[in-house]
Amino acid sequence: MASDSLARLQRIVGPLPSGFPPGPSTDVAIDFLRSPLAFIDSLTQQYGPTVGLKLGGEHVVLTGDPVISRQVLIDQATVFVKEGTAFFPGSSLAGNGLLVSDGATWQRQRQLSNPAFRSSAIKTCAKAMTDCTSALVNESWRHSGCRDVYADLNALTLKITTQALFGDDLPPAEGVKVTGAIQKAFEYFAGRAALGFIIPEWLPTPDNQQYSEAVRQLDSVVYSIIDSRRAQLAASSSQVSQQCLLDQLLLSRDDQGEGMGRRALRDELMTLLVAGQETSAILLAWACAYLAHHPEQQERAASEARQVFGDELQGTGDVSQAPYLQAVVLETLRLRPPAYIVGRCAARTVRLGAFNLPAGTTVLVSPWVLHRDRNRWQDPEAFQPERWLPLLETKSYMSELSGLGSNGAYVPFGAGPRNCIGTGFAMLEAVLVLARSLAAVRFRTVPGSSFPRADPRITLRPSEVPLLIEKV
Ligand code: HEM
Repeated sequence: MASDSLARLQRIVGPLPSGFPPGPSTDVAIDFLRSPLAFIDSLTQQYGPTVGLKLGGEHVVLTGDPVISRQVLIDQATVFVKEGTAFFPGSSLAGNGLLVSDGATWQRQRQLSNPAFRSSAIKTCAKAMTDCTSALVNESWRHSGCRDVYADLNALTLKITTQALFGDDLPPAEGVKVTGAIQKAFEYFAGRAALGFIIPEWLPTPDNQQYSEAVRQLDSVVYSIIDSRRAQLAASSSQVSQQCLLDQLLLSRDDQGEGMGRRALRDELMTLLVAGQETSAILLAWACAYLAHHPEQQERAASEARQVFGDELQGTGDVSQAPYLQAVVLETLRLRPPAYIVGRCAARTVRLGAFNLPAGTTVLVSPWVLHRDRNRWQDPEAFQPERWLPLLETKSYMSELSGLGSNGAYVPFGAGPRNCIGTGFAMLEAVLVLARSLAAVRFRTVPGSSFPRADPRITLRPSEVPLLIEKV
């Protein structure tokens, strides 16, 4: 974050600013942290879709209003910026990467990163997606039995993301080092995530010190991969076969012909790991849970997977012929959006709908609320992949994921200039992992169990997803 902007954007504390949205008069930080989803639901039921809150002494706005959300994310994106928003816990891990940077730094990094996420580039990751899933179904899911599917999918998406970023030709020792260091850093990151708003990262608590050590180890592995890859690219002829995202980032150039520096590259790689691995595991785990609880829909998805891809799905990057699997993914993202809140900060005093917000106001847009808006969704609490099919007949899923969707209330990947750069990657990965899994197994509920509980932190993760794996 640029220091001039930090000085400019103040937290809004003290008396309630005039023209602020209505909401509870007391500080609700504890209620919010204790049970975010139930609390968000009860707030919006009581005060409407846009609520003024006091969180840890700061006045912030929470909104699930489609029109206001659009204003924040798209129409007034230059006013509602990322700088100054709620402090991002884990900043030493993600550094100044795309997710948290803003202004000229963000713009340049986004421009340099975009080519790596074009659909032609992403298709080259399809093989890693299907190969890693084949390994899961042939090893951990080889026998029928009960598994925590969320844990398995976390390991799977870590493997896929690491291969997509660094290639599948890392020497085995390096691969083990990367995965080990990432797992360790993530463990602390997740553990302290909920407390991150309260205990800053620079306080020398034992937990923070262990976390810093894990990040330091990860840094040393990642820097050594960057350096050796850069040297390899420099030594090879002009025709390099670009296979991994790191190669694409290393070769990308801005308008002045300049590439990313070593630190910026490190920050982007970490950001892609942080932003892309866990969110995808969460999406897939919820999708498996929904399919287990809806056997008819599961059979329909499995039969489409068999028809379109056969049993092996060797490296295909084309999922356009699998509308039902796409619909399962879109519907899961509607009901359980991994990013259930996204934050912005008003860079200046601004009018938002009927309200006036002082400069520095944090605004939290909630996909969780938007995706349940009774005026925009029929039977919003029901899992109905079929609702997407008429739309997918005429449009690609990617067009539905730009903007706020065709009904103006669908933002699982955000919207506007700061939308998710990994949307195409995540969608391809989700469809291919589900298709490859359903070619080999069915997900069944454990007798007597109920639908997995959400354990929302920064993301809307499940606590665990125990399911019976049944070989087909
Ligand atoms: C199901 C999976 C995913 C979900 C639900 C998701 C969701 C989101 C959302 C909502 C945002 C916008 C945040 C905001 O407006 O503040 C975002 C941004 C971002 N995502 Fe994702 N994401 C997913 C997967 C991925 C993957 C696979 C990658 C990369 C490999 C990725 C990389 C990023 C990055 C770098 C940003 C910041 C973009 C920018 O500000 O320029 N995400 N993601």
